[in-house]
Amino acid sequence: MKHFGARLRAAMDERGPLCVGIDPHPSLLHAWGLPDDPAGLRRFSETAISALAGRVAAIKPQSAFFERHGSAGVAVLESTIRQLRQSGTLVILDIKRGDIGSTAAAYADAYLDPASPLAADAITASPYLGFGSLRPMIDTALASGAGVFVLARTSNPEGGAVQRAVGSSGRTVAQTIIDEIAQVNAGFDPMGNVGAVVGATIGGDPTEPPLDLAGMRGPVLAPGLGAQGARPGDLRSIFGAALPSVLGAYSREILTSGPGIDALRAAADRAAADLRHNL
Ligand SMILES: O=C(O)c1cc(=O)[nH]c(=O)n1[C@@H]1O[C@H](COP(=O)(O)O)[C@@H](O)[C@H]1O
Repeated sequence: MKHFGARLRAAMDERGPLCVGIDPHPSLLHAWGLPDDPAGLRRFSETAISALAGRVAAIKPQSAFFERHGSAGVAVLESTIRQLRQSGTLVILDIKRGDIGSTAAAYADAYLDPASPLAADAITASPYLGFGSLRPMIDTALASGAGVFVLARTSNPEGGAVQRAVGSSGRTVAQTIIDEIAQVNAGFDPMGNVGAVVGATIGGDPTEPPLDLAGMRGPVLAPGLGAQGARPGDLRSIFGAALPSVLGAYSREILTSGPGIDALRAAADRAAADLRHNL
């Protein structure tokens, strides 16, 4: 199998730089006329899959919204991942895991080893136990053609207190994460398998330290568009020369146009066109 960076590059070039999140909030289940139970969850996911599989570069199921329904919810997540992968749509499983190395290896087995029923094309990971603690996830990803998106500068207002802090090297914590990613991706062309998560919401704050993404050679997942207030027009000032590697991510803004298949497709097409225009 081709490596993740190459597969994502091809999908972004063909379908546009859009990732749609499947985030089945209780309020969205309600708005779609579905019960907040595993059956409602399954209908929600299958509707999103019917509307979007094969149409967007990547789909990002948010694991917590499935886990909150217990083992039946995890079964829906497993089938969601399987259906999406069978349709040729890249699955970025949003689990934001991070742990001591020996346990990180178990997360790698669960979500990145192709033999696992929950294996995705890529996962989100938290480096705040130290970037090196993610090594087992990165190694499993590299061995199996999968990817890891590492949280660098998150979209939430609380993220800056940790991620803008300046360490002894004189760089912000976010920048050190990006520099670590650059080392893992060295030699990959056009794009390595380890990406950064940088929130689209961080533009517009003159005190925000600029990020140097030039040498990262990896994809940048940019959530925070739509419901959290960021717009594609905000991306240029944040990402500059790294814009061609940015994968814009929307969840609620697109999902609120459901449950109609045509309306979901129209919302995704509009978002993809807007991102193409601005990236
Ligand atoms: O890793 C993520 O996907 C993520 C990182 C981040 O910094 N901010 C962020 O919002 N996310 C996720 O992206 C999705 C955003 O959802 P909406 O705000 O509904 O578009 C949620 O599933 C979040 O968990």
